[in-house]
Amino acid sequence: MTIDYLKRGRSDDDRRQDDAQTRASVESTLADIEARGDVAVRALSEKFDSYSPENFRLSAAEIEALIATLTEREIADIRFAQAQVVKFAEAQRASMTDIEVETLPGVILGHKNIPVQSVGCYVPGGKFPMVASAHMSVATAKVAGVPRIVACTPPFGGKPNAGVIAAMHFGGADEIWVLGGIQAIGAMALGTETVDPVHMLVGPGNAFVAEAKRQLFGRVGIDLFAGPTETLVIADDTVDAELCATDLLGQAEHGYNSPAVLLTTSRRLAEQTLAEIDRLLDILPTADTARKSWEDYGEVIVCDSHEEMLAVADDIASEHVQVMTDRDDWYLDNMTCYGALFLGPRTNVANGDKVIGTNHTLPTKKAGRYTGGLWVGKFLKTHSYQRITTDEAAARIGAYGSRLCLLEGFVGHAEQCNIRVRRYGGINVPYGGAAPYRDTD
Ligand SMILES: NC(=O)c1ccc[n+]([C@@H]2O[C@H](COP(=O)([O-])OP(=O)(O)OC[C@H]3O[C@@H](n4cnc5c(N)ncnc54)[C@H](O)[C@@H]3O)[C@@H](O)[C@H]2O)c1
Ligand SMILES: [Zn+2]
Repeated sequence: MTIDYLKRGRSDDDRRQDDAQTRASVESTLADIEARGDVAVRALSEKFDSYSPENFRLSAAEIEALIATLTEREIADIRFAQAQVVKFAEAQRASMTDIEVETLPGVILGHKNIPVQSVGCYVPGGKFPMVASAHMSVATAKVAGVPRIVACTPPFGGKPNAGVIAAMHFGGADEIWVLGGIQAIGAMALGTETVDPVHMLVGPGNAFVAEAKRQLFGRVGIDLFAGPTETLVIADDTVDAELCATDLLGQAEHGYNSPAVLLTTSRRLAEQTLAEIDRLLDILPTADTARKSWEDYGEVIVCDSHEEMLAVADDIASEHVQVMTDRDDWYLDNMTCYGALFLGPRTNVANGDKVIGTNHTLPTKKAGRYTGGLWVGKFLKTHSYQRITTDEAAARIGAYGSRLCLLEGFVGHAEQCNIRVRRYGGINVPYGGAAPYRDTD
């Protein structure tokens, strides 16, 4: 296997050190919110966002006034994107069914999908007001049937962003709060004098937001670890450097720490893409952040074969994977670790981010090894139940249960079975003893 790095990003050690710093600062901030409630939340909002309104929660009149500042075209565009997200989420919801089966005569097992009863949706807005993130969390929670949907987003340019607030409102948010970062996540999960705590936190955000959710997991549920954006482009000679460079920088612009990686079998494409990135960084208006991400986290990797690219791609487990090769469906069939796939040169990650209908809240930092992205199923809890409908089944399962409990030394458990074997089977089992084995078993 020959894998050649034409450009490397920050070392794993450096990345771990960044994580440790974030971890410590999030931990002390959450403790402050837990101790001081609203006072801490206000102080943090002042400190990080220079924002301290009378109420952080928007009233119905404030929401209406903000939406009135949008043009008809803007509203139609927001509604179009939201309709695509809802359409796909409804199809996914329909794929999840409640089941009830008879596994043995008289033994009925089932499961039910129940919506999480309250969720806190975080919509990022530090660098860019991420209108689309509101469709992904709020509108999807609505499709799942979540009865209480709380939405938080930081102020943008000193005030709530009309596009984000409109998307939250159209999506079905029950409460909209203009709060960002750790203070939003902490308030929603821990509760304060004014914020009722939620059962689960969802949505993407910067390293502080993602880490705050991670630390609160257990106290509340979380959707997944969805931190700073990552993108991986897998390309061969079928595409050109302009397309690859555009797709890498398009996602590197998210922040100062967004890894963008080109994986290719073509050394020529790799070299041309490096040159093309330099050219585009001179004309891209958001080059400030894109350049920083590219310098610190950008990578260009040349492999010998598609099999090698597949192995490297699964190891990176990038959030977004754009595949532009002579065998895109081969990657769909064979890749196992990633957030979402973007197949072929006609689509791209920005479509997925903003409009096409798949959810853009996706796993980062290799979380694609154990989870996919946010989807309607994350808002549903699958609960099992059981029922025994005949005396014969109660005695039969109970006898196995009695013996298996005692195999583990659980005498009290065994009695839960034995009492049923006696009552429904008419079999004499001594207290604390094992139910007898029968030929019919
Ligand atoms: N994984 C995904 O699915 C996905 C999707 C969309 C966006 N994203 C990511 O979301 C992120 C959005 O980041 P953003 O910063 O623009 O918006 P954000 O809303 O996530 O964070 C802004 C908040 O961060 C807080 N903050 C800023 N500096 C801080 C500090 N030093 N200490 C503590 N808190 C601080 C502030 O309170 C501010 O309100 C980007 O990294 C983007 O890549 C990820
Ligand atoms: Zn993006």
